[in-house]
Amino acid sequence: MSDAVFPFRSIVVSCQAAPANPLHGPGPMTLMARAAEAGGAAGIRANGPADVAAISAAVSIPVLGINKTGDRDGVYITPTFEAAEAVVRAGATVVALDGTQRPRPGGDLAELIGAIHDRLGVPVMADVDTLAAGRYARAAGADLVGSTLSGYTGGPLDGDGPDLALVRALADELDCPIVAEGRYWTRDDVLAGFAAGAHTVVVGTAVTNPMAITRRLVEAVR
Ligand SMILES: CC(=O)N[C@H](C=O)[C@@H](O)[C@H](O)[C@H](O)COP(=O)(O)O
Repeated sequence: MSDAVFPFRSIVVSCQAAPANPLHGPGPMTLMARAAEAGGAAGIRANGPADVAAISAAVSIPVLGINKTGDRDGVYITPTFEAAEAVVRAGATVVALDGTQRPRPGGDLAELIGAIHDRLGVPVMADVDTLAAGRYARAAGADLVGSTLSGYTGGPLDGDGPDLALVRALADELDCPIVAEGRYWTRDDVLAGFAAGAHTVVVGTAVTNPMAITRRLVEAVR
């Protein structure tokens, strides 16, 4: 199931804008997704039923749906079956969810992934923060494992680049496609992600968030 989600060595573009971003909403995010598809993206990562529905109707590449509904200080990326169901009903053909070992609302991770497989019939990507979480998520049935949450669960963050060591460790050990995601800013970052063993690299902010890109440049010259 998982090998068919994205082609080997492909780029997925994450099109997400928080409410404080002027590009928030399905209209701007759909234009971003169409532009990414035109540029060769193999898939789109999108947040919430409204964006997923609009983007799914506008592109012909797979939409990796997430649903950020939880508490920001804990498990917040697609924390429950209902959150996953909403984005699959909206058109997502693969779902990503928090695969960390943090306390979860509702059932455990294996139950959640099992229910998504059985009742929604889509593959699941686990967003993890550590190798231990990657092992745990794979054992719980995740079809793909991504480095998405490295640096966002309280651990130290070394600069603003990607966690290539985690990608390498996941790729060395797990028998599923590894998705490199989180702080991939440049072509060299993307190539390094694949060299570390990634099957797919997800790029978000560096492509679809001009507010954050501008802020990064402004802060660099302060
Ligand atoms: C930690 C978290 O909530 N990450 C989110 C997951 O969907 C998004 O905010 C990121 O933009 C996405 O992972 C892509 O990463 P980057 O924008 O760094 O290329």
